[in-house]
Amino acid sequence: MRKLAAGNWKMNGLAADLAELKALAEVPASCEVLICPPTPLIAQANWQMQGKPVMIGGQDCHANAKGAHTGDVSAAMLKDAGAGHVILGHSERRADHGETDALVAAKTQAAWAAGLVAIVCVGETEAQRDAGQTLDVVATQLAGSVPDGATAANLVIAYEPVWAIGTGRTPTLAEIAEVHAFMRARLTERLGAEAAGVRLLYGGSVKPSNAVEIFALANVDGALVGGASLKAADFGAIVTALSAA
Ligand SMILES: O=C[C@H](O)COP(=O)(O)O
Repeated sequence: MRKLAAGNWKMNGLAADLAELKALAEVPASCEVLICPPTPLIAQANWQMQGKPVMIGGQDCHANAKGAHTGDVSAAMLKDAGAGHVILGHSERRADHGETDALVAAKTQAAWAAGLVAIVCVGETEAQRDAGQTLDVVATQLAGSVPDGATAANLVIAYEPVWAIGTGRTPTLAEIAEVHAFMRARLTERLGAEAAGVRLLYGGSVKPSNAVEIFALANVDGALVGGASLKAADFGAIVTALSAA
């Protein structure tokens, strides 16, 4: 499988910041590189990256194809603007917008119907990890957020411990490896051999300084990067680490 370095700009970036994309396009990469900017920048980013080895994606979509949903964006609109992927069920959306596993599953179906690859996020809070519930939480989120019809081509899973996002803290390498092996096993129970090709990304305070050791782990097929994706120098170093893994 081709590994994936995905950058999530979250609610950061204006048109002037797309210069970082141009710098990123100069980084030699043997993996796939994806940037998910804020929705208003998707079309411009896609236009700037035409013919360049950087894919563009969205950060969310509505579960419905169209209709009276003021302020929302459909999967088809993302596709129309040039996105090929969409992040769904990020913990910030689960927390800020009350997104449930069922809603994330519905959004995933909407993404697939529009021809987008869904990057479905799962991960435990710090309290859940302290209570020894990490694998149960991940299992529940995986089962509930991924609808039937998943394939290696239309699904990517991102394991993002909530307490590691933007904090500079990460699980131990053994803890990351344990969760990723668990996710692979759960997906295999459901999808059979197809699960071997589903990319499993780690996310949460990935930086150039820790990327090499994280990417060396079994069942880590890339990263979903927040803060460090905002600067081409940092994200480029992460892409380089993944390309060498
Ligand atoms: O989607 C990205 C994650 O939330 C990770 O964010 P971070 O790299 O800033 O910790």
